[in-house]
Amino acid sequence: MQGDQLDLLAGPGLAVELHDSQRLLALLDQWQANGWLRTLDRALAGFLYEQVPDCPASVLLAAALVSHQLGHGHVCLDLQATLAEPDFALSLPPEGEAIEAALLPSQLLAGWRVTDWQQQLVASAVVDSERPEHGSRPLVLVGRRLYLRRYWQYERQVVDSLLQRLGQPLAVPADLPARLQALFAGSQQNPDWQRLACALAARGRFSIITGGPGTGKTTTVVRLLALLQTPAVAVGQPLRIRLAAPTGKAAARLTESIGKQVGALPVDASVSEAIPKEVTTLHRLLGSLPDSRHFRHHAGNPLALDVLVVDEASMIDLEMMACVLAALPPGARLVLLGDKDQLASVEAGAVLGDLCRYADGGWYSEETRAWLEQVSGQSLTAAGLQIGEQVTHPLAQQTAMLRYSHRFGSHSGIGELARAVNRCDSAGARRLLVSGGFSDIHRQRLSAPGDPAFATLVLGGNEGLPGYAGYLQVLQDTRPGQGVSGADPVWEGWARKVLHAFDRFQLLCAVRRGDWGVEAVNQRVAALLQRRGLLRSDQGWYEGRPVLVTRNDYALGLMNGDIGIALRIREPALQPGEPEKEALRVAFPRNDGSGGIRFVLPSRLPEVESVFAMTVHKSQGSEFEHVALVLPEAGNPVLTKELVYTAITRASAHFSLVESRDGVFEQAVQTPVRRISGLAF
Ligand SMILES: Nc1ncnc2c1ncn2[C@@H]1O[C@H](COP(=O)(O)OP(=O)(O)OP(=O)(O)O)[C@@H](O)[C@H]1O
Repeated sequence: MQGDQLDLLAGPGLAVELHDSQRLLALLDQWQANGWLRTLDRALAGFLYEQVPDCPASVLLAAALVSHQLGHGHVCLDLQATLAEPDFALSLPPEGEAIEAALLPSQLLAGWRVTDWQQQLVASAVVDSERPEHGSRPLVLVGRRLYLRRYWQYERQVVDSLLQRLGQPLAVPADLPARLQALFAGSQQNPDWQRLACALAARGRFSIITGGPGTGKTTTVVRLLALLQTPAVAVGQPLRIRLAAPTGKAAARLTESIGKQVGALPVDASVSEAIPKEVTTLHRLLGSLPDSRHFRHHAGNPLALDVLVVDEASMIDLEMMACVLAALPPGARLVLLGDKDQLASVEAGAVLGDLCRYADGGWYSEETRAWLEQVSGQSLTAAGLQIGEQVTHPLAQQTAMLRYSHRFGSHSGIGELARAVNRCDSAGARRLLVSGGFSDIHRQRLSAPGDPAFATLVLGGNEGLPGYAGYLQVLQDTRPGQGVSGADPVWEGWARKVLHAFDRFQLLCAVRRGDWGVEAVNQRVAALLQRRGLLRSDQGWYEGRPVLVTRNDYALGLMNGDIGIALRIREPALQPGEPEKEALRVAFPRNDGSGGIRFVLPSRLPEVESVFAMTVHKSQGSEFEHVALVLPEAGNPVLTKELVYTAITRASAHFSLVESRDGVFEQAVQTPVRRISGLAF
């Protein structure tokens, strides 16, 4: 399109950058320099301009913004939402930091109409809008959603694959009611959602079991595996079952709880022995290839399994979901477990949240409902469910939401607080925090970063709550003696104890920057522990430094999210006769259920950061005895109710809210996350 035509479309009063590509690129340069855009986002617009010099400025802008949105977890750019509230939709300026000199998205896009933007995209040589499956242009426009082609493809693959699986129900044994009754005999719940979830999963190649913390997702899936494996073992053809989770930490947690649950199953040893106890990461399951986003297993080389269970599914991003589905043999079953209300993955896509859109209301068809009542022997009449149809709600027919927390019932402040936050009930949540009615939830008001109350909280001991002094005390008190050889397993035992003690407390921050961001809090805590004589140093590598791995390293077997602690150990001599040496090594749990420890040379570690504080995002899949959520002083686009809910539900025994300004908590709780995608069933 020519410049004069664009002027007509753009209309008077619009920012000149919207119809002058050079000016637009200069503005994108400025946004990049401010840290508002990634190099990648700006480079995409530059690349398209080089390839297609008459590409309209509005299309270049859209390309940079699609890429920017991916960095914020959105699979696509929603043109309408972007124009309705540009700064909010684009989370710009990031973390609320306005820079006066820069033109804001709201100023750039003021007066611009969605139909004009769409029209220019449709006419562009870099966008496919008609039958995109036959095209190869880098951008794809579907209605008002603009995608990078690769993400559009992932979304299509996920939708097509799920619809295919949902369209192929499986036969269930005639005696399913009796089998369910035997497995769920002791239940006091009516309806017992665990039993219903198990029944639904038994009849399909795809199913979802969602629920908050302690609602029994693991319990249910272990019984489901027993249900499926019993007849298979009886005919001498046990099912090949694999268990996986998105991170090593989540896999280690599930390995621990699965082991306990399988042991308590009311089934023959031959069946429980045929249920795996080890949980792997999705990356390991699919077979990561070095320096590649492809996996060893894919549609052409599918996984050798009959049943795949993936836990902590809220952390699965769209690309990973597409890869898992591609590698799954057509006849296999996939069961996703997770809490749909948690924060989504850091990568693009909120797959579980999108797939569970109808989970609260049930939306079962008359047929599904009648079938569930028949096989479970329970009535759903009083369950307050919505009525759906197979055609309009195909996925809902294979989704069950567990609604009763066995760990955090009404006696639990953590449970009540999490539920209030989930309902966006900020006043109710505040009442719970200030009432003093629950001994497991706490609130700490701080006047300034140097407030002594913060030091007390961090060190621990406040009302008997764990803090960081605990693991450092264990480090000192249980250190192996001078004479212990480097080959002695006592060093591993010591590291295990220190790591275990570190898991008792974790500070979680909502943001990275500012006085209450991860970076500053990490430095302040290290300095505090050093001043109190608990650490020898707070700079570089020092004994007691806890670190978080921020990038997968397959050679070392370390995954993004793994936590290790630097310890001074004695190393076995390399050659017989040589003296043993003391060395600083970072101890990591092996995450394979063995309880083993891996000691790594600090200089060999990939990207790591101190982890006295971590972002709530990074804490997903982990659990700590005492969690303290530190809120920043000002409202911020990343503060959402999902973030607060995720932080609260990381706590197994105590939760503390740390705040320095009124209203920030309330604002967060009243702001549900919106992730843009086209994944809808
Ligand atoms: N039907 C039940 N009756 C009694 N106790 C139960 C029942 N279901 C689960 N529990 C107990 O509740 C606790 C939590 O169960 P489980 O670990 O299965 O939940 P989850 O949803 O997987 O939890 P998480 O939040 O850790 O993912 C366990 O101690 C389990 O034994």
